[in-house]
Amino acid sequence: MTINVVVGAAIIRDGRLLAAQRAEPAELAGGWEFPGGKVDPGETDEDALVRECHEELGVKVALGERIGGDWPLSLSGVLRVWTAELVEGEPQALEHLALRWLEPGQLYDVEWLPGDLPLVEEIRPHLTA
Ligand SMILES: Nc1nc2c([nH]c(=O)n2[C@H]2C[C@H](O)[C@@H](COP(=O)(O)OP(=O)(O)OP(=O)(O)O)O2)c(=O)[nH]1
Repeated sequence: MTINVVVGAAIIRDGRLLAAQRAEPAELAGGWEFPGGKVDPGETDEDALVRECHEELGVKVALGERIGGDWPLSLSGVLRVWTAELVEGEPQALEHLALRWLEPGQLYDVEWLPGDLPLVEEIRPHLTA
């Protein structure tokens, strides 16, 4: 069975985490996630994540450390997440419904996609680091 790898960026600035609200597909629309997407054949995870952040947000990011290992997504997918910082540009919701910068006390103010929820607590220490 092919494992679909989805990469996500926990973009942090000034102690806040960027959350992005999905626009599609219908069953996921409205849910909040880490910007990112599927890794293309022949592409490294890191290259895919930098590419997706540019496509989705119009920014250049520098990746930091990986958060945990493979986080299970429904059926045959895994989510791999890295911390990231903005190097160039201001994030725009080019493919999302909305963007929000969440302070530590607001981390659960958005409805995260189910697969992302366990990651939120792992990211918290990085907001104050
Ligand atoms: N980008 C992203 N996708 C996530 C997260 N959590 C989660 O369950 N997913 C799911 C939603 C989608 O089913 C899948 C990612 O697909 P995607 O549509 O973002 O990928 P993509 O940009 O490469 O799009 P496409 O080529 O398939 O149209 O992973 C997350 O935090 N970030």
